[in-house]
Amino acid sequence: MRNMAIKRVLISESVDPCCKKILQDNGIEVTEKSNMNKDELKAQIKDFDALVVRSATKVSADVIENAGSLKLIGRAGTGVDNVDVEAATKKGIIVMNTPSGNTISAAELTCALVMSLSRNIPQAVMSMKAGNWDRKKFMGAELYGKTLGIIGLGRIGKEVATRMQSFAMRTIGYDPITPPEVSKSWGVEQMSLEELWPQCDYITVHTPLMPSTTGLLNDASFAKCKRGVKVVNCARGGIIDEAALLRALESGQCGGAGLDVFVEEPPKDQALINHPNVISCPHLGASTKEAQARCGQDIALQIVDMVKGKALVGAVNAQVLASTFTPESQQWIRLGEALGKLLKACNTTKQPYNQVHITTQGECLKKSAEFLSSAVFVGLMPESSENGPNLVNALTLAEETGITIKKGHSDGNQAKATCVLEASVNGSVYKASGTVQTAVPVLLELNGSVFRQPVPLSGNLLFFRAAASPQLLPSVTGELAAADVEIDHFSASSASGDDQWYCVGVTSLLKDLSTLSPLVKEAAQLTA
Ligand SMILES: NC(=O)c1ccc[n+]([C@@H]2O[C@H](COP(=O)([O-])OP(=O)(O)OC[C@H]3O[C@@H](n4cnc5c(N)ncnc54)[C@H](O)[C@@H]3O)[C@@H](O)[C@H]2O)c1
Ligand SMILES: O=C(O)[C@H](O)COP(=O)(O)O
Repeated sequence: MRNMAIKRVLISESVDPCCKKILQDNGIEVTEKSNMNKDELKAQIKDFDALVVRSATKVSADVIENAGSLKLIGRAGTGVDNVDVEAATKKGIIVMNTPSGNTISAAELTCALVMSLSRNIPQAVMSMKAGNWDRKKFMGAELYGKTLGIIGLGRIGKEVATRMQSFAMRTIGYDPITPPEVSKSWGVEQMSLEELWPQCDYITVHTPLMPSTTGLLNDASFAKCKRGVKVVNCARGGIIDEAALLRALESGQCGGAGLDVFVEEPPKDQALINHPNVISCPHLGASTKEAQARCGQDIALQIVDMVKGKALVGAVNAQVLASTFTPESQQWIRLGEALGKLLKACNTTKQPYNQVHITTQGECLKKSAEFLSSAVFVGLMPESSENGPNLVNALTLAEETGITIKKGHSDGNQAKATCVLEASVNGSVYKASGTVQTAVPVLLELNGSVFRQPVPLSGNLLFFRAAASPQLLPSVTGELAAADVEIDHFSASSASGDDQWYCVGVTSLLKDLSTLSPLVKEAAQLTA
């Protein structure tokens, strides 16, 4: 991928020192500034190519608006809910996380909270520190034979399940995506939430926070649970509705809660924290030396690999980019961009295209329609000074303008892999098709004119449509010479009807295309 030079990185939180060291060892300048407020971040972010955060830095749309030419937001951890991913995508900024670095630590804290809830350990500790020796007050209950409901059977949910099974807990769960046979293979029986609620002695949640999981445990679901059910939230504040939890604790419907995360962090309202049956931590799930070392190392190595063009790992908003890290795909991306630029230059209607159709042909492009479409729009969309359009935001920007986009693959028995781009505005249709030959993107056809020799799409190119005539070339070359423009190469197409398209490789672009030649009916120029 081009334009991915990351020279300066801002780390805005306490991230393991190995992150800074790996980046610096790879020639990247690193600035560490913890505890910046929003205004400070907004003022400084424009000076950096990448920002590395944990969960405390709120990278909201207004911060991103000030991001200058920021190219990447790296999350040394799992949740990216502190980053406005949509705003970052529109701005062409990659958002990347390290989803497995802290899985074990979050799972272990969850298990610790379940165990602490079963034996009132934190309350007993506090009581002893206050000078008491109260053996009756802290009567517990064994985990042996009890049922643990796990909502969200992803990385952490799975690790929690296998650990709690060693206490002979029965593990049941719910996840709309993890297949039941997969969770069954690690001992979790899946069922609907309606079936799950009444069976659980303990419930733990391990989903992202999103509309479908916000308030998953609420007044209605607590009412369906066993009286005295104990709950744990080491995922995100708000998955268990905090007000409903307090009501359930007060009524005894909920027998205890272990909370690592809160809707507001740190929480201003202390009502839950002060409840005697609540044990809590200040978002410590990932706070182990091992998890921090893994996340710090992972995010630094992912950034370095991306800069070196080796791989794109962990990008949450730029899946299309991940498939572009091979030398072969690079050339196809260049082709897509050049075809997009060519049709942008051909459009003299002064109105943007309202329909664009991208078709790939040939076996080797079977799975390439997505990234080729993004590449086409990088070339086709108007250029903006900051970050774009690029492969992260081009399709989003195009969709926003209301262009109807069709992507497809036609298998046929095509010997040659080609990309065909067709764009229309107010009934005028422009079409270009190209391929990659010996690692060079080339144009095969423009608006019905098939070039006798494929035209290499690189450098300054002048295209024009005219009727074949002996006067045409002298007239055009004369105009070019008058404008001090030299010719590198010339390509003609096979005649189709009266007019045909020609292409001239030139040393520089013309200032004014209208002076080209009275014989030229249409012209376009670009730098590919
Ligand atoms: N407390 C901490 O410090 C800490 C540390 C790491 C991760 N986390 C958080 O833990 C959560 C889980 O992390 P993970 O790495 O296991 O994520 P994951 O993506 O591996 O797993 C999440 C699972 O939730 C499932 N899911 C989605 N919607 C659901 C729904 N409506 N009902 C039930 N399941 C649903 C998904 O299918 C997926 O299997 C995330 O919110 C993450 O941010 C917190
Ligand atoms: O999503 C995560 O990775 C955890 O919530 C950890 O967040 P932290 O890196 O701020 O501790």
